Amino acid sequence: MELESVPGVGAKTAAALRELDDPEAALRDGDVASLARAPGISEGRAARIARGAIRAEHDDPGGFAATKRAREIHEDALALLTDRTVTDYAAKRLATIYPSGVRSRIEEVRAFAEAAMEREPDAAVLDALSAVEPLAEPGDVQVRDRCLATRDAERYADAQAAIPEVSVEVVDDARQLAELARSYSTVVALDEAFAGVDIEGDVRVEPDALEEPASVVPERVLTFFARNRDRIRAAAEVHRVADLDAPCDLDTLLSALDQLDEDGSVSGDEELDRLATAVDDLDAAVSTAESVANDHLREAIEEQDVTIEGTDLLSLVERGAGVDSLLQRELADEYAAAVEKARDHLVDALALRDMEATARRAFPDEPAYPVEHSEDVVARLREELTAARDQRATRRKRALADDLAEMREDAAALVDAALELDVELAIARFAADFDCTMPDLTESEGVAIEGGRSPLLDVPFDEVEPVDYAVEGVTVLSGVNSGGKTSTLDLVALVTTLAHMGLPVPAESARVGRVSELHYHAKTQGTLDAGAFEATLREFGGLVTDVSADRPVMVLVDELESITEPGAAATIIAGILESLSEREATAVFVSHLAEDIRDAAESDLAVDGIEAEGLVDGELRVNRSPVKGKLARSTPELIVEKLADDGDDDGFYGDLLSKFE
Ligand SMILES: Nc1ncnc2c1ncn2[C@@H]1O[C@H](COP(=O)(O)OP(=O)(O)OP(=O)(O)O)[C@@H](O)[C@H]1O
Repeated sequence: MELESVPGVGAKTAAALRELDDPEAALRDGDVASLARAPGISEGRAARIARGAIRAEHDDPGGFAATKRAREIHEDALALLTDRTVTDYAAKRLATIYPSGVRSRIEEVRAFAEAAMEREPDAAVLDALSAVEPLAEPGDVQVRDRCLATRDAERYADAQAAIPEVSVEVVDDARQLAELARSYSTVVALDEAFAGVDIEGDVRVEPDALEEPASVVPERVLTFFARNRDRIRAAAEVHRVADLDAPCDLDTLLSALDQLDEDGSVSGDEELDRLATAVDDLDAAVSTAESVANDHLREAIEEQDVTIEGTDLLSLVERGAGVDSLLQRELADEYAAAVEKARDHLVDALALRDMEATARRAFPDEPAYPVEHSEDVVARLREELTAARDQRATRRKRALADDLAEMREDAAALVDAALELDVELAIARFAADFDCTMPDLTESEGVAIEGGRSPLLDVPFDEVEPVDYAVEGVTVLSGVNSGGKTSTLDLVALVTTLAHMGLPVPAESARVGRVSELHYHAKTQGTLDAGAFEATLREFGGLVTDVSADRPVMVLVDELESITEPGAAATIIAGILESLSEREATAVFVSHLAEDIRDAAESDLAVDGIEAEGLVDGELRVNRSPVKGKLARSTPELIVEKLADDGDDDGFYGDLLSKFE
């Protein structure tokens, strides 16, 4: 599929989509999550692009919902589904399901919806879904303890592009390379020419490093997983509670994730923790070790009677010797013991192992009071510990990154499957909540609904009375005030729209003839002025002329008479209905002027009626299912009849009633 051939995809969007691994597959599958991973493409936009791609694939000219009210019904239908999603993703993904007049597209969604309806919406699964989100790309990672080095200007540019996370340095010779090794824990030389050069520090010669960026910056994989850790864990939980087949071994994936900290560092490695703590605690441990030694020495001196012969004292004074010499002479053993205590403390406090020898040298043998550490040795110890810590961290990072890199695709598949489950569960819940069935989608015209209950009514769903209604060709729907004429049109429109989306419909059973367009005109509020009236007539004129056998339409119109005066309205409606009938369209026109329309028509027009079964306590008792071929009596007629029946007049109401006949 040519990316630019998709409606709504220009050169810029196509370039963004090309950043994806397989943009064609994402478009083909309507995979909003993958499309939204392209830079600068939001989920809403991804859904629009996916819809465009689906239309292109099915050669769908679009335009099914041909009027404002038809589009509102589609939006309402969609809202019934998106209200039942847990994730934002699933709501966006459902937005790729649109009413289409093309059978192949409808069949595609029907297959998906039929499988979805088999799903059991379980509270634990819905709960687990709440933390699932599409995987995110982490922001830029900067790694400062490593650098790449090359002698070649062209490689320098390649390296910057391939591994932007680290700095790239140009070096002329081994000496400059050695200088870099003093500033960075690890230097990766990209030129073969440096092979065999002996330089102190962690200097590697890896001419293939640019092909395997993860070996230089394992952080790339680690930050990806760290950023997405909770989402992947949640997706794994969804698989567990929903008993879904996972694309990889979940325990292996989860235990690898457990070794990862939120910031992408490796956790749970005792040796690394030991070294990191030693670096952090070094200064404090040195100072405590000094105190330990000095306390010991002070106590020892305090308890000691130092006897010094006069000649010795003189000789010391003459030489200008200080108390150190005295210590050396008289308290050598105590000093040695104090220093030993300091050394032991340092080694123990920092849990040192292979650096013990260096640590011990931090307190010199030469006696001095107070005991003081050697700055140089402590600095060296710090360097050694830091290098050991960084090397250990890098080794662990590489090992974990290697493990995780292999699971990256599986993790993405795991999250996608969990999100897809949310889409399926929304359909399953919609079907269950509104007692839906899959409609028959036929090539013959008309609609036949049995036990249809519209979830769009203003009464709670369990109070909605089921409606049976079948229409073939064109018909006028008459009925008492508030009998449910508009609601019946809404039900027909909703069932037709859902059926063309490939979704189940809220009815015991339904047959829907495939159409290319749904024209639903809601009741206009009040009479139109001449200009608006002309525009409405033109709209119907255009519609009537456009209808053809290869572009079948369904037309639903609510009280068109409200646009003009009753006499003219009946004539106009009759004319439109006759033209639609000649063109084999399916149409239902709700009207209070059914009788006048029938009189104005030159051919026989079908009239159905929503009848009142009578007045009970002043309230109409209505049979919500239109009766075929029956012009319903109006509400005023029913009231006059009731008054005539009461018989407390001089025959006035009886006379009035006879005028209705
Ligand atoms: N199938 C149904 N089950 C339960 N209540 C319904 C049903 N159909 C309609 N109603 C109730 O009747 C009310 C009036 O319905 P609706 O507006 O469809 O009647 P109408 O015949 O179009 O009225 P009007 O003649 O005033 O245009 C609805 O708001 C709803 O409360």
